[in-house]
Amino acid sequence: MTDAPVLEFVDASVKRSNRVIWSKGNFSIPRGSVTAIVGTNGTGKTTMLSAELGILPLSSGSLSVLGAPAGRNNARIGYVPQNYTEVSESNITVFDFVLLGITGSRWGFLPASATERQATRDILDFVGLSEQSRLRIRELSGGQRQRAAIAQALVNKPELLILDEPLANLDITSQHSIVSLLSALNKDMGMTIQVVAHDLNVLLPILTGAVYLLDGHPHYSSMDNMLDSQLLTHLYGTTVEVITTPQGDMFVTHNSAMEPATRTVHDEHPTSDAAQWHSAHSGDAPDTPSDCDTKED
Ligand SMILES: Nc1ncnc2c1ncn2[C@@H]1O[C@H](COP(=O)(O)OP(=O)(O)OP(=O)(O)O)[C@@H](O)[C@H]1O
Repeated sequence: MTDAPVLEFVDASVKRSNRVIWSKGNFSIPRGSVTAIVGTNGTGKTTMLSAELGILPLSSGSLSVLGAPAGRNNARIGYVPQNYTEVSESNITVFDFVLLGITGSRWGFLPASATERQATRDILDFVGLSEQSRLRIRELSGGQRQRAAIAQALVNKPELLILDEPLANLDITSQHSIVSLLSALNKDMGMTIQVVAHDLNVLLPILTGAVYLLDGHPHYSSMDNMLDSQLLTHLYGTTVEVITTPQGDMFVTHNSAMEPATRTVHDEHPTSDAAQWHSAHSGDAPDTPSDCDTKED
């Protein structure tokens, strides 16, 4: 274990189909942290995960993951893609699905060892799916499927766990139970966690910081600075308030009563607005990412 950052972005930019998705990422994520990646639809959250896994090369700058260029240390990363279990082979049993986390990257047929099968049982126990291990994935509830997907990512004992919208389409109870699971992984095992999320509230108790994709640039804020009404309002393009209860719990909320009659749509903000945020949060000069064509794949 070192204190070196788990992720380090230096002047990092990515393009897709020759269009800049985000640029000038300059931040690092500390080991042992729980970080949300937030931004409105299409701002490049999933793209950021692809860059971290080395699937999508940067168009400029550098990105170091667990001390090496992105892609080199993927064996030390657990990755839970968005809607993964929805598209996974529905007939596979929960046990075999989780075991795939170990055997899935092997060439040819090689039966799992007793140690690998035990590791699978242990992780199923940890995520609370021991009793469901012989069921088919399709027989699980949405929350249980998400646990199975997390178990598959955990079975190799990663140092960094990356999840793309793990709380989407889950009811509030299932969301809280996934958050408790992430909390245990972080607190009891020291795992570094990065999670793409649209709703911050349910994650707030465990977050240590957030990466905001704002105006085409990623900005990192530690927990102390991340809950800023003005920043969140700018990010989401709608009035957002940060509320602190008498017990000290914080949550963010949309306040339509404070909404101006006409609001500037996100990313069509005045230059002065962008300049204020860029100077306050990154020291960057304002810049627009959409300086290339807009052709999609
Ligand atoms: N394979 C691809 N080829 C070209 N452009 C792509 C590709 N995948 C995504 N994009 C574009 O990149 C941009 C960022 O997409 P991305 O999926 O990273 O956004 P996101 O912030 O995760 O969005 P959401 O919140 O909707 O999941 C979008 O404009 C999208 O159309």
